[in-house]
Amino acid sequence: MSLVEMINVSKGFKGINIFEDLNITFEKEEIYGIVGPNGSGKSVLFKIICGFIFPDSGVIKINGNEMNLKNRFPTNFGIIIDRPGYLEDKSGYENLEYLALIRKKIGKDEIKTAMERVGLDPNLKTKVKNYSLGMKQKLALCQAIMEDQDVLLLDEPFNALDKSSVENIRSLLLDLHKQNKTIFITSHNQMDIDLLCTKVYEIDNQKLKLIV
Ligand SMILES: Nc1ncnc2c1ncn2[C@@H]1O[C@H](COP(=O)(O)OP(=O)(O)OP(=O)(O)O)[C@@H](O)[C@H]1O
Repeated sequence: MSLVEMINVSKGFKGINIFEDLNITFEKEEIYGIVGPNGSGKSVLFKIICGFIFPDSGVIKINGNEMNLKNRFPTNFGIIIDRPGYLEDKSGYENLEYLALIRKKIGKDEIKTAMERVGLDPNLKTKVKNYSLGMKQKLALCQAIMEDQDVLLLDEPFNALDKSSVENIRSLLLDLHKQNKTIFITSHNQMDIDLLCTKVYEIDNQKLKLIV
């Protein structure tokens, strides 16, 4: 069964179409790259897939189940879209601990392990308001992966990361792919796309065109 099916999906804002009659399926266990110019609709696509916004028309199915108001947010998705809201006066660890309470799936050890995997020190007491941009990006990555999510929707996951952090996160994503995760990434860096993605779609004329 396909992971994501988008059937005749259209979405626009204020009369401007972003997607028109999009028909596409995404399968499990791929690393999908979504590319396209600024404003072409990459983030909007991710927001539709994870139920943050609804299309104007069309149907989205996740693992065969149609999304609707009652069945909206797919479980087991790890997501980075826009900058997540944090409790600015708490440390990174405290923020993740708070987020982990929502699903109660993981405890302290898993949070600490995930922080180390993305290159954050779990014992660091620095408040998130004093984090650098790169540290905030690692925190966002951490919340996306820490519950062993099956599907990752990562909008610009390499933003603000230094060279060695980029390499670390690339190898983390390749490891997760080996563990049968499905990953969607957007990036304006062609090297990230070339090194990681098993399939690449470009947003072209309100549709997705397979280019690799
Ligand atoms: N909530 C909204 N209200 C109005 N317009 C929106 C909204 N969300 C997105 N848009 C518009 O939809 C278009 C696509 O936006 P989106 O953020 O998906 O682009 P993108 O491809 O991710 O761009 P970038 O490469 O700059 O990140 C843009 O023109 C944007 O202004």
